[in-house]
Amino acid sequence: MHHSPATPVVYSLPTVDDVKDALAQFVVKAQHEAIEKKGRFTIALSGGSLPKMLGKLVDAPDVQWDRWQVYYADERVVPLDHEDSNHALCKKEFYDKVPIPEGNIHTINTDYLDDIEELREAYENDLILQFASKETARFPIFDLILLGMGPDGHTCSLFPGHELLMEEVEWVACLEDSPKPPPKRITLTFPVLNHAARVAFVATGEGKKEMLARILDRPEEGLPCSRVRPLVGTLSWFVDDAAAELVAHPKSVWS
Ligand SMILES: O=C(O)[C@H](O)[C@@H](O)[C@H](O)[C@H](O)COP(=O)(O)O
Repeated sequence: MHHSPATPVVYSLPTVDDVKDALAQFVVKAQHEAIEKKGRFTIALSGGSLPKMLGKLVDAPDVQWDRWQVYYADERVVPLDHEDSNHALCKKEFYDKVPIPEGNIHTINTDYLDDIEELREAYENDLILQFASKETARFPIFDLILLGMGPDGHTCSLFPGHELLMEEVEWVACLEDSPKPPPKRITLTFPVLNHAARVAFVATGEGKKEMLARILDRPEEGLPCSRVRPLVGTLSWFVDDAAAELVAHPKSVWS
């Protein structure tokens, strides 16, 4: 069957609080659908403001936390309690408030902080265990990947003009030259993002309005966020009206 890549569905909500509510509803629905089909929910989280945006999930009803398998869309190669660690941020803002079993939270292996290629491979192997072998599943199919939009249009650790935009084989890539510190990171690659069942971006605030309009209305510029186009899965944007002010792309009503 031939599929054309997903068109972004943009939900613009009046306030950040409304975005948090909608996002919580979306995530709960996604976990129900995933658990019903496969008995588990695979999700990848990002850093930045994203962990805080999950706040309304804490009290959401019917979340089967023990079925969650949590990965990172990208992570900085630093100790897990380091101030730059996305894991540390997610722990503070999210895991400390919900009963996800510790073993279901897939961190980088910090034994390999001095060997980024080993660390990359170990993270990829963790994914291979979860999603069956790399041979049978050409790319893992995450139930949900949650992403942020950087001020330069980057997402994960996929930066404008970087050679990793061309990566077509690996599931997880590493880089030591991130233009935004810290320089050493690992990241999911575009093929993994684009094989997910659902990808959702979250972007709020007036500071994002120019970049959001470029990403949604001028995809031909090829900025990293515009290159996220799931082949079979869905692509949603949860934004507030302040961020969406300049966007011409049609908005959908969240209900
Ligand atoms: O590693 C990074 O470079 C940042 O974590 C970055 O990816 C962040 O997620 C975006 O810049 C969005 O940031 P906000 O969500 O805070 O707007």
